[in-house]
Amino acid sequence: MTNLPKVIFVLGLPGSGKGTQCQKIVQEFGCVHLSAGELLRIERSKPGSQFGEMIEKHIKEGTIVPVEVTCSLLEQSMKKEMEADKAKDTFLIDGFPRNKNNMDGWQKEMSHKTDLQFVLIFECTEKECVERCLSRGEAGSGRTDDNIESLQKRQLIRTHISSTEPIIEFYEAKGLVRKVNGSRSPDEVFEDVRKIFVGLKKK
Ligand SMILES: Nc1ncnc2c1ncn2[C@@H]1O[C@H](COP(=O)(O)OP(=O)(O)OP(=O)(O)O)[C@@H](O)[C@H]1O
Ligand SMILES: Nc1ccn([C@@H]2O[C@H](COP(=O)(O)O)[C@@H](O)[C@H]2O)c(=O)n1
Ligand SMILES: [Mg+2]
Repeated sequence: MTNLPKVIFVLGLPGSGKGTQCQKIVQEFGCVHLSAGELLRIERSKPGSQFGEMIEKHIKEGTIVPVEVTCSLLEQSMKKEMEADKAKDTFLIDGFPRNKNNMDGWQKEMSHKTDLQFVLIFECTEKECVERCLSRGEAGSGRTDDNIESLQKRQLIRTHISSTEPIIEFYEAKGLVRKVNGSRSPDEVFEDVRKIFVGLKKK
């Protein structure tokens, strides 16, 4: 048993449903959802942010922002949430760690300050993920990367797989990976997610 804040990494291709499922987890289990991509988008839009331009370039190109920036945004957000409400001790960290630089930075700065529970991965086909991101853009997400140019530039799936696969293997070797089939309706996906989180609460 430890009093450190609990962390669950949530991974999966862009459009695999991480944000959608995290919202459902928050509603039912009261965790705090922190999306690395969303924190970067907020930081990018802050007037006068020294990182704004750099972040926007990475987002448009689909490349990964250096971990010092992302990790510090995650740590600040966790602190803020816990200061506001001590009961908020379980964090869903969505879209992180995305590559070795992310993982090494987290290991160095945050692994000793947090208690990693498991890594939740949504599996979904490339075709479905791209279609979902495009529909999200058409529905007015306002995201500068929900368009075919960015999705192609991002080399979306291939880059994602090649940079994230070693991370998944690392956590798999520790027995921490929980995979869920994300190619079903949101409610069907959540039925499986629920089983995993019920287990967490019983720990
Ligand atoms: N199971 C599902 N079936 C159909 N559509 C879905 C499903 N889950 C999510 N969506 C829709 O697909 C789009 C992408 O979902 P979401 O934003 O949750 O993905 P994400 O993994 O967070 O993506 P990103 O990494 O790009 O932020 C949204 O418009 C969402 O409403
Ligand atoms: N760990 C991360 C996560 C995201 N980014 C950048 O944000 C973009 C959008 O991310 P989503 O998870 O919301 O799809 C992503 O393409 C990256 O440019 C990052 O740098 N590091
Ligand atoms: Mg998301």
